[in-house]
Amino acid sequence: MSFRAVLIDLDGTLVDSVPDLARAANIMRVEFGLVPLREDVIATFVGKGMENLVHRALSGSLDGRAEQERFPQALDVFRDAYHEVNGETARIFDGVLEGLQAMKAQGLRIAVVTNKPAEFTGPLLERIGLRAYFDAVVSGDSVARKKPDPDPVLHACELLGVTPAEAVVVGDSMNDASAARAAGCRVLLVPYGYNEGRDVHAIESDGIVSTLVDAALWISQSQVLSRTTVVPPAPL
Ligand SMILES: O=C(O)COP(=O)(O)O
Ligand SMILES: [Mg+2]
Repeated sequence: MSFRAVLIDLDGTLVDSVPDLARAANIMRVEFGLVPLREDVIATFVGKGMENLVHRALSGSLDGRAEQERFPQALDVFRDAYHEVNGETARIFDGVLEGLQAMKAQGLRIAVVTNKPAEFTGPLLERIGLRAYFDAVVSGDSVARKKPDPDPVLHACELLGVTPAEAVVVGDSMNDASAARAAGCRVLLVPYGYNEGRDVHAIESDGIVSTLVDAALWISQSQVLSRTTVVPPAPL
């Protein structure tokens, strides 16, 4: 089997977006009379989409839920604040540009598959200068269910015209790994992202890659292996 596509997570894999997310979450907390939370605490709240981030940031805990009557207003405040700051202090992780270039050079098609809502994904990719690398973008509200459900991964495969077996997911969390596995894709994880405060080494995957450069290398080496192991000996 040779790979034809890479499906890459956004927050925590391509971009360190926590400084902006934390600013928006803290603007919301202050509006509700709460003290701001540390960035590293808010980092653990990222991964299951905007609504979950707002629930977690307002309650101050990973499993917490905002009070029902407060939630719609909190979501509005967060959304407005994040529109203001999205992309302002976010930065591209080391190795991302080189990794994307190496993937392109291998002829791979590349998609972003993120739980971030589309209203923020497009502007962030544009502002940070990454949009041109991608053949498709699937956001948290592009399909009915987000990662860890397989839907966004399957949708990205469809948009790129590849089968799940021809695609490698690269992400930073169990949401990426579970979505990839449920869709039937291989999955590589980076150790520098968020993963809701847990160690990525504890998640079942096809490998931990230190950067996207290593992900590109893993894919090119797998192609060589598949060619050398699959090609039958020439007839006599
Ligand atoms: O919006 C989130 O919760 C995180 O998005 P991600 O899927 O790009 O990590
Ligand atoms: Mg992520």
